[in-house]
Amino acid sequence: MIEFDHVHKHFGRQVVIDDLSLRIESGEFFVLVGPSGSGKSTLLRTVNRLVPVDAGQVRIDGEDVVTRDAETLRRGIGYAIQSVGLFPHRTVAENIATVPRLLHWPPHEIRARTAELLALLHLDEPGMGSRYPHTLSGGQQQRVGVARALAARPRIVLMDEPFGALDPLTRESLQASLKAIQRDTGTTILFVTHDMDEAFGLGDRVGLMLDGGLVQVGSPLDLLHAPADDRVRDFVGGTRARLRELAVRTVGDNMRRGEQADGDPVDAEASLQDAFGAMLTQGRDRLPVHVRGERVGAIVLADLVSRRA
Ligand SMILES: Nc1ncnc2c1ncn2[C@@H]1O[C@H](COP(=O)(O)OP(=O)(O)OP(=O)(O)O)[C@@H](O)[C@H]1O
Repeated sequence: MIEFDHVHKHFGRQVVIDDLSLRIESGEFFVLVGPSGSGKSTLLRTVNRLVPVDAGQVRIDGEDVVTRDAETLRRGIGYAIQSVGLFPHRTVAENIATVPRLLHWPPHEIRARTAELLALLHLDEPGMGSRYPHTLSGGQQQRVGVARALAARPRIVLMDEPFGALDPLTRESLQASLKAIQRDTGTTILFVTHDMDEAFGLGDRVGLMLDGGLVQVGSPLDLLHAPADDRVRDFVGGTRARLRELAVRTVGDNMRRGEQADGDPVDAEASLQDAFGAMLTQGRDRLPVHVRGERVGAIVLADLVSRRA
């Protein structure tokens, strides 16, 4: 659990975090979204003490982060950033193994974990582990950055635009991998992006940040359905407009076959726009799908949001 308790931060005369309080539950995927300069990265960096707060507290499992030794704290928290920051003179495998090595894991465990992460992040082509970062594409480098952040199975991972500057297909595939890893491991992830579709596709909850404060915190459906004010409405407007374009696609072609969901079912023949309407009405982000009265799968909000029309 991560708690921000009346956190303030200023740089010079500029207030960057303005009395912000927020609680992120263990195992939650929380996305901070907002325009450039709203203070998202600064807030994220208070968790691993890369940014000291001026007032208030940041607590992990009830413990104020300033009471912890900074190096030990950072070793226990995964951190992935857009610019990746891989060590150029270390191989991919050595980069991924950075924290397990610092923690003195036995070599065979480090090798096994590295191989597991290379596979999870689809980096398992032969010889990948012994390549150097400059021989990889930008997307591959970002995958290595994410693998490195996850390597020592930290309970908390901070991610600052880790998929920025990627083409949409690579980005969607990485988002799907990350979401699956997070679901399987129960890791708490605090993720920063300025892309609303990415936020809605990934977050259990999303916090919209403007001018150093949180304007609304809620599930993607809360923000889409009941925006707190005009600023939120403007910010989610593009996503809503794209969802309205889904009239020509059917639920059957976009559902997750075999998956379960609660709620009143939608028909496989219905349009995705109808499915979205039903989600809003029922207040659910996934619904069961029927074919002739039989449950065949589920339709999921995150899939509608991330689908490019
Ligand atoms: N070390 C620093 N010294 C001075 N000003 C800073 C520092 N770090 C951030 N700022 C300023 O604080 C404000 C918030 O920056 P921050 O990076 O947290 O925003 P952001 O929402 O993450 O934006 P972006 O998406 O562009 O990264 C900006 O105006 C930035 O210029």
